[in-house]
Amino acid sequence: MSAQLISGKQISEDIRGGLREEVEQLLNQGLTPGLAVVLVGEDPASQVYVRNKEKACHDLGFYSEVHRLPASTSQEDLLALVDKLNHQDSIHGILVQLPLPNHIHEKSVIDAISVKKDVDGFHPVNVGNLMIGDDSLLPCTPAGVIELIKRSGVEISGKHAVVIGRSNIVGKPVSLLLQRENATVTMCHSRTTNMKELTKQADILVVAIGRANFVDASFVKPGAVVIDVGMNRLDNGKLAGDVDFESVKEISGPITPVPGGVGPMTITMLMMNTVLAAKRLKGLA
Ligand SMILES: Nc1nc(=O)c2c([nH]1)NC[C@@H]1CN(c3ccc(C(=O)N[C@@H](CCC(=O)O)C(=O)O)cc3)C=[N+]21
Repeated sequence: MSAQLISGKQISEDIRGGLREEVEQLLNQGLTPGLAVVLVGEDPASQVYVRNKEKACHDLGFYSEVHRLPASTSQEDLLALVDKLNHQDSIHGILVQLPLPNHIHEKSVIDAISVKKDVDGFHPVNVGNLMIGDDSLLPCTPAGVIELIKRSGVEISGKHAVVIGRSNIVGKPVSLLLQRENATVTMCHSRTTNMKELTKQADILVVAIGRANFVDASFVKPGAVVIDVGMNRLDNGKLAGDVDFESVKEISGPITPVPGGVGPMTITMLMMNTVLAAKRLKGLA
């Protein structure tokens, strides 16, 4: 038996089709959504993601700026650029690609991004708003995970969701969003002692631990939905998720692949956030 594949690529295309129409209407109203991406240094993985973001902006008719700065850029210069983008009317979303070089204090940079232009949803005010269930710009990967589950036809309400990983960018926010959707949520992490006992109870299993092929079939309840947030670059250059897809798909319910699962959805949610931020900044939403 083989499980239903949840295609992030296909779902992304569907959502982007709708977004394209919305952007066309905004263009007619004189509003061009604008996204600025800032990349410090030459991390090859980051370069791939930044290129994918640039392409998505182009496809949707956004205005986009990519600022590629040398790894030696000072924190002061980076903060000056963020400040300039905060005040630039053509820019509605600002994304500073993480991780930053060690000599730059990440939190100082995130804190400096205008809350209204924080399309990553990483600013503490947006994080706090997510926590208390207020309207905010949602972090892209967690928002994409929820969208993938919903669009695969799975009801979240009342289900037991187990999240592996507790990072600020995925594990914690995705847990909050699942809870907001009325799931009962269990969080596991590297120090959890009885992990399989917990994951085998999951109706929905979200894996974001950052270890290639960490979850095999022995972690999974038959029929469970499995969402793989892992992006591990192997020595052979291939991209591997945190889930051993070949073994797990024999027992799971709907499951996301890597690549072609959560990754494209992250970029789609970034595009959605940029449209939302642009509308809000112009008083249209
Ligand atoms: N401030 C910030 N915001 C981010 O959202 C952010 C970041 N920093 N730093 C790095 C991570 C990683 N990330 C990805 C986005 C898309 C794909 C993606 O499109 N993946 C494709 C394939 C990519 C490939 O082949 O390498 C896929 O999974 O199908 C992957 C990873 C965003 N991140």
